Amino acid sequence: MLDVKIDQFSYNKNEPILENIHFNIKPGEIIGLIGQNGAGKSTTIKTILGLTKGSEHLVTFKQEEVLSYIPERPIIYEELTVWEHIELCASAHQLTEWEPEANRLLKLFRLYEKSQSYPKDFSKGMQQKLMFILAYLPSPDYYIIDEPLMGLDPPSIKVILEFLQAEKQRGAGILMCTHALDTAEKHCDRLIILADKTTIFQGTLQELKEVTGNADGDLLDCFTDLVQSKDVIYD
Ligand SMILES: Nc1ncnc2c1ncn2[C@@H]1O[C@H](COP(=O)(O)OP(=O)(O)OP(=O)(O)O)[C@@H](O)[C@H]1O
Repeated sequence: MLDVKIDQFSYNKNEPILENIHFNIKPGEIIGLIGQNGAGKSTTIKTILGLTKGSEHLVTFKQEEVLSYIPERPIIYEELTVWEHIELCASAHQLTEWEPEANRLLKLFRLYEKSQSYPKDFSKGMQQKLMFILAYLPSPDYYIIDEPLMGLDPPSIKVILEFLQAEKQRGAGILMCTHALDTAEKHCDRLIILADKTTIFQGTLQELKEVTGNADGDLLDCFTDLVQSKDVIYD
């Protein structure tokens, strides 16, 4: 289990951004981290990755466990081809026998014919799919994903969601921050809602319906009601 405890973080001393956040990610579950613009989703992810300076936090998982991060904006080396990106990733993780899996994923994401091309010239969606391949290669125990579906065409969204479900079945724990509430509703086992610098809800959609008295509502209805009931002001 990956345990996240953020006591406090602020970019500028006088303006706290995150306070008293505590949640965990268990193997074999997909968690949706949701919240309105500026709620602190990306900052929470950065803190998990140890990229926020001066934050008071504790992130624990087993030493041998591997965590893969997929950023919202793909990170591409201009001078490397798709295949060279994959080779670099395999070498960094000291992987053996990685080529069949790399080829399987290239085919799955329709990038196989492009493996000798330079991804700097790809569309954002194609670059994002390369990020997924690189994240997958070391068989991570956890995925931390910032807006996984942004910029993807509908068939690619389907492929990525099937991929995430397969990884969940393999036993990976997945945290994804997303504004796609219909997708979160269908695919996330648990939801964490951020507002007012902290987590205002953690649990299943069913539990959220109960908390908000929205038996027939969808996630959007529940989310809106919850955020309004906490007197959180919309931007
Ligand atoms: N580098 C930074 N320096 C100062 N403030 C920042 C910085 N990055 C984010 N913030 C502030 O921190 C708060 C949380 O931002 P964050 O990007 O984590 O929100 P988010 O929930 O991911 O938003 P969105 O849904 O718009 O992506 C916002 O008030 C934002 O202005």
